[in-house]
This record gives sequence, C-alpha cells and structure tokens, in this order.
Amino acid sequence: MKAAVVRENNDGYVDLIDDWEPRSLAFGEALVDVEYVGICHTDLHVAAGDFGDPNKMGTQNGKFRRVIGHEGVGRVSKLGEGASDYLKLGDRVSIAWFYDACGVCDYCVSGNETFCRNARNSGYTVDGAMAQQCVVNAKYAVKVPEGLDPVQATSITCAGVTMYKSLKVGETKPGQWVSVHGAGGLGSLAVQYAHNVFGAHVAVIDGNDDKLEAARLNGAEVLVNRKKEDVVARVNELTGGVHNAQVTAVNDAAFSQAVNVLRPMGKLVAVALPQGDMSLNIAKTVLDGIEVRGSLVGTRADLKEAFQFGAEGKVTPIVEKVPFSEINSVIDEMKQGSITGRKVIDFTTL
Ligand SMILES: NC(=O)c1ccc[n+]([C@@H]2O[C@H](COP(=O)([O-])OP(=O)(O)OC[C@H]3O[C@@H](n4cnc5c(N)ncnc54)[C@H](O)[C@@H]3O)[C@@H](O)[C@H]2O)c1
Ligand SMILES: [Zn+2]
Ligand SMILES: [Zn+2]
Repeated sequence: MKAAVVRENNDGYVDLIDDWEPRSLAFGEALVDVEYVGICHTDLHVAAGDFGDPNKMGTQNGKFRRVIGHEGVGRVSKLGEGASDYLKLGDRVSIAWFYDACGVCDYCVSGNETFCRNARNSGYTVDGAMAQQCVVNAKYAVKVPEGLDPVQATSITCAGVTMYKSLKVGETKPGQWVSVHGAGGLGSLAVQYAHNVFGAHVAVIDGNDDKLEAARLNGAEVLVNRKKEDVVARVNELTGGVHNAQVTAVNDAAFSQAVNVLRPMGKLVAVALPQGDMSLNIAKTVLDGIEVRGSLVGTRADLKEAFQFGAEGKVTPIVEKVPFSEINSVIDEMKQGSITGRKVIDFTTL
C-alpha cells in the first residue's frame, strides 16, 4: 500500500513508499480506506522533527517510519471487535490530529480531552492518514456529515476545527473585530468562521495579495499586506483595535504585532507553532489588561459542530485535489507560502 512517511533524517520532506501495511486492529478499532488528505503546516513541523523525531515514537513492522497526515477523510472498511457500537461499514469518518485519549482523566471528563496527558496524535505519535488505509479508534473518529463535500471536509478536520475552537477561546462575539494573522490554510478558514458563524468583523494580515483577495471574498473587511504596509498602524487605524487576535502565521514577529493591534482587555490567541519565543510588549499587556491564550485543535464535539457549519454551506474551504506523487512539491509550496487554501492529496485515483 502507498504511504507517505517521515524521513529518517527529519529533513522536512517525506518518503513515498508502496510497501505499507497498517497494523492489525485492536479492540475498538476500525480500518479506514482513505479518500482524501489535506497537508497542514503541522505536517511540515512533524517532518522536520520540530516536536521531536516522530520515527522514534513507534515502530511498524520492525522499521522506524511514521505515516504523516491528520486532515484525512475516508470510509470504514473493516470493524475490529467492539467497534460496531460506534461505527458501521461504509461510514465516512475523519482522521484528525486528536486521535484518541484516555477518556477518564480530569481533562477528558471536563470537555478538555485534547489536553489529556495520554492523548495520541495522528501522523505524529500514531500513524496518520497519508496512506491508502489507516486505523482509527472507533469512539474517537468523528463522522463526516451527509451533504459535506469530502474534499472540503479534510480542511475542516484540522484547519477548520482549530480556528472554530480558537475563536471560541477568544470569546468572539457578534459585531466584534477579530484580526487573523496569516491567511493560509488555518487563516482562510478563520475568516469564514469569524464572519459567517460568529458574526464578527474581520481584519486579515498576510504577505500575499491573492490570499488577501480570497479573504475579502469571504467577508474580511480590512486587508493588510504585511510586506507593503505597517501592520500595527493600519489595523489600529481601520478597526480602532481588535477584540481578539488569532495568530496563525508561522513567524515569531506576527505574535508581537498581534498584541499591538488589540484594544484594552483584548485577547491574543496563539495558534501557530513557530519554534521561537513569543515577545510581547509588557507595558501594553499590563496597562491594557491583555490576555494571552493558547488554543489546540478541538474536541470531538468541536469537530462535529465545525463540520455541521460546513454541511450547512456557511463555511466552504478552498481546496484543490493533487496526486499522491506531488506531496513533497506541496510541502515546498507551503514553505514559500504560495498556496491559497489547501492542497489535498487524492487517494481515490491510486
Ligand atoms: N494550535 C493548533 O491546534 C494548530 C492546528 C493546526 C495548525 N497549527 C499551526 O498553525 C500554523 C499555520 O498552519 P497553516 O496550515 O495554516 O499554514 P499555512 O502555511 O497554510 O499558512 C501560514 C500563513 O502565514 C502567512 N505568514 C507568514 N508569516 C507571516 C506574518 N509575519 N504575518 C502574517 N502572515 C504571515 C503565510 O503567508 C501563510 O499564508 C502552523 O504553525 C501549524 O503547525 C496549529
Ligand atoms: Zn493540522
Ligand atoms: Zn485523559
């Protein structure tokens, strides 16, 4: 079977192999025939070893190699013992970064399961979706609703649910201003959820005019090209200061800018995962009562809600299908920041 695995030297790219075999099903697990998988910037961090070497976090057939991918969608093709209580053959499910968790700790029982200390992550601590077949935990694989295009559903599986959740973390209210720093896969969906679901006004910052134009078509009212304009001055001038700033740019400087576009009592919601430290103006943070919060993907309930807005047509991810053989060139395009929306690997044509 074909699969994309992290290279032994963690050089940020993947090896495309064709001798992949998924592990056998344990109690409560199901096998999924993968249809489509988006590439998220987190896959690039994983392949580059930014969070540690993923190949050292498990073995497959005695070889160290980790399948990437956590924006996956496919159909259940086999049920392990105990899995039929939750899934049936043919169900279309998602394979998300939040793979499963212990189910009984304080975080799991209080609606904060993504912070479970025993949570596992697809394409990082367990094999992910970027393969013709993948194994899921039936209790944790959220179903894709009828009426939602499966290619678009891949983007909601990570980018969409992450921004839907982080807008909740930012306590976004109708009529408020939200700034979105970085209009890539996550940022483009932040615009849609903020505008179409939360009823907020949106300011978008990116260095690419095509992405800003796509954001405008999706309802953003303030567009700032960070390469041509003074981000802090422009956003403050045009919004009067935002209520919450969503940072999706893989760039330390975007975090410093974000704090300076907040109005008093504003919230900076950190979503992107660059490798540096966050540098915030201390006086601004203190004198304006600024809050800084991190936000990590979403729970199963968040994903179900995020999918439903997609099924209702309130959120329509910008997606383009590409063949499996193109994965490393998509990684290059993402490094250059040149993709508007997401490129999605098509496993249905293999
Ligand atoms: N917190 C979470 O749960 C979570 C979930 C998914 C992804 N992530 C992380 O979020 C980040 C973004 O992921 P993505 O898939 O959207 O990436 P992406 O590559 O699709 O988009 C990043 C965007 O940021 C823009 N950008 C770069 N520097 C900028 C700057 N200084 N100011 C404004 N824009 C700038 C780029 O042009 C690009 O459009 C990654 O670090 C990823 O790992 C976090
Ligand atoms: Zn992701
Ligand atoms: Zn737990």
